[in-house]
Amino acid sequence: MSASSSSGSGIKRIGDSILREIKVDEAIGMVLAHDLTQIVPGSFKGRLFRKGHRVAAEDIPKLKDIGKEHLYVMELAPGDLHEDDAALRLAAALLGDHLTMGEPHEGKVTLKASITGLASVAKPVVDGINAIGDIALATVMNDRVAREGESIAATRAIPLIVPEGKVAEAEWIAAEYRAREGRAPLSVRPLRKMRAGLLTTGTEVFTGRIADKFGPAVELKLRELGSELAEQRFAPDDRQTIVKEILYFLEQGYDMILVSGGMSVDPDDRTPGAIADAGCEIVSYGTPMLPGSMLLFGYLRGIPIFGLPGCVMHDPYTSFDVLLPRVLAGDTIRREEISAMGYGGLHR
Ligand SMILES: Nc1nc2c(c(=O)[nH]1)N[C@H]1C(S)=C(S)[C@@H](COP(=O)(O)OP(=O)(O)OC[C@H]3O[C@@H](n4cnc5c(N)ncnc54)[C@H](O)[C@@H]3O)O[C@H]1N2
Ligand code: MOO
Repeated sequence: MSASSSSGSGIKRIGDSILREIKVDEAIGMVLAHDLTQIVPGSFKGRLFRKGHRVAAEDIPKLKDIGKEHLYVMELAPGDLHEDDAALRLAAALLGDHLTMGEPHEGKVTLKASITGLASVAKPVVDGINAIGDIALATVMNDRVAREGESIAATRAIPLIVPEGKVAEAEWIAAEYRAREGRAPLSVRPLRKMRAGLLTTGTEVFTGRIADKFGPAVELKLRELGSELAEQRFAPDDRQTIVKEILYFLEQGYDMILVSGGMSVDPDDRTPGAIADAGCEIVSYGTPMLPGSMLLFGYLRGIPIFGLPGCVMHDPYTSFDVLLPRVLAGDTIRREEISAMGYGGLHR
């Protein structure tokens, strides 16, 4: 459906700007004031005509096919912004490290990660900007992994003409955040390349009764984030042996120690006790996330250590997949943060 003037006069005033409606049949030679979108469910959604396109006779049937009976001629007053310019200015105000800003498209500008890292999103800035009205900012959640090339945010003007004051207010919110925090409201944080030691516990695996599935799963999760499984060792469900092997990894100087299996409630589940015996400062045993509620996280002489429950080898996204990228980004994880991860923490 085409946007129609409420006045019936074919003229819509927005502040001092004017949108004048022209019948499509009389529009040959006119320049389009904004991108025009076609949607064919299941096959196409995108720009059929670009802003600035000069309407030709052969365009008329296509315009009618997408529901246009009228087109706007825009007379922009000083102090008003075209939707594309509003979206561009908003995006530029937010842009931080490792993000690229795309061209405006139908009044929208997308910010994409130029590396694989952690999306850093200042929620108060997002909320503040969206409270202004007429301009919209949609982002991914803070601390979510962003793959290279993935969109992490998009800005959009809601009306075709936006009072510049609204964009200026958004720019002020973003600038104030930059000044206070010393960083942009939106950025991607790089991940360190870490070398991890994995101790796989379980007498059934150690004795060869069953094949190990933890090694390949953890290796993949590390590799996908640019890190490395440097060494995997095996131990039976014996507390002393597990302690000894953890201390061996510590001596090797790995950046991270992972211990798999034996994390739950059975008498043979020795891993949490062994991690404690090794001298680990336990930040949290148990996380309010599923899968992965039985995960343990702590530090052993400053080295991050994870106790990984069985689900980590089985499920693609667990509490480990939430916490691992944080560790790779160099964050020190505190107990209060983990206890606050239950809201939105049901990942299945
Ligand atoms: N009554 C309760 N039952 C369970 C609880 C609970 O709180 N109360 N927690 C559940 C959760 S959550 C998880 S996760 C699982 C697994 O916990 P564990 O880490 O203790 O896993 P294991 O008991 O060591 O093994 C479970 C299962 O996986 C196989 N396994 C273990 N390691 C390997 C390996 N490296 N390669 C292949 N397969 C492996 C093991 O043989 C068992 O079949 O507990 C829930 N239950
Ligand atoms: O640690 Mo368990 O899923 O919560 O898999």
